[in-house]
Amino acid sequence: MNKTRVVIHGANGRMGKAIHRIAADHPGFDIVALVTRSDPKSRVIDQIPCYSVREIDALPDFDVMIDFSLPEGFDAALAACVKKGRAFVSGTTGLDDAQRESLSAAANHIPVLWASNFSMGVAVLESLVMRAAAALPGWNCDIVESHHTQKKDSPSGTALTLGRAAETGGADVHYASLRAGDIVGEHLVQFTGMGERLELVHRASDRDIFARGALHAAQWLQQRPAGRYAMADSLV
Ligand SMILES: NC(=O)C1=CN([C@@H]2O[C@H](COP(=O)(O)OP(=O)(O)OC[C@H]3O[C@@H](n4cnc5c(N)ncnc54)[C@H](OP(=O)(O)O)[C@@H]3O)[C@@H](O)[C@H]2O)C=CC1
Ligand SMILES: O=C(O)C1=N[C@H](C(=O)O)C[C@H](O)C1
Repeated sequence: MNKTRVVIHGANGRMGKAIHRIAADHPGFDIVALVTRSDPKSRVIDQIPCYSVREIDALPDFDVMIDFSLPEGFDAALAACVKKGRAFVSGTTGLDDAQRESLSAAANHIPVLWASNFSMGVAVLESLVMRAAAALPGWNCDIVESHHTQKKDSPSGTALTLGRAAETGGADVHYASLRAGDIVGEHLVQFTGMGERLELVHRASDRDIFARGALHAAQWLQQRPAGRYAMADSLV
């Protein structure tokens, strides 16, 4: 079996490090480069060459770039994949409208899979939320998301995705965000009627689930034609 040649963009971050650790132990992946924001402290880590974003045009050839950075790093990562004609997987949240549109534009040229949450549970939760919203017209819908204190964007990308699912089902959605300790990621979608309440909750206790999901998506995506894909497409 050919290995999937992966570039990790945002390699110094919590998610970048988790992806690096898991892919390095997996026979199906060959990490060909690590990309960081600032000049790398070392030019080679675990025998993998390191590049700063300024050097992104000099990357060795790869099959898929996996991006978990911040909105300010996202554009350069996507542009590099379009330029090289290579697949792009991204979990970066907090993107603005123009960045979301650039994902769709890029999908005319390369396979693109962006997901606000790479866990299997949230992929299932999204469809449950849509069904519940459609089945409970007139009920209040509130989404409460809780994350670690280092998280920059709010509401979380997942909360916004679940909110869109609820709106598709006909609900008006309100959001609340909590930042506390080292919470990996929790999402409560609460439907409240008169005298009763339905709560749908997902709790992530280990960010390796996101890293494994992103690696699964990368392997799946490299064999696909240009287009815009969702996590759910890779799970069927
Ligand atoms: N979709 C999903 O399943 C998940 C999504 N996320 C999202 O992924 C992103 C990263 O999360 P996390 O790893 O926790 O965050 P971290 O802050 O730990 O890591 C972000 C990394 O991005 C790098 N970065 C920042 N700006 C740039 C830039 N301009 N160019 C290149 N790299 C840059 C930083 O580099 P440096 O270290 O040099 O500053 C940092 O290492 C967030 O948007 C988060 O919301 C997180 C978990 C799961
Ligand atoms: O920043 C995080 O940590 C997470 N971000 C994603 C989001 O914004 O939804 C996914 C997960 O909840 C962890």
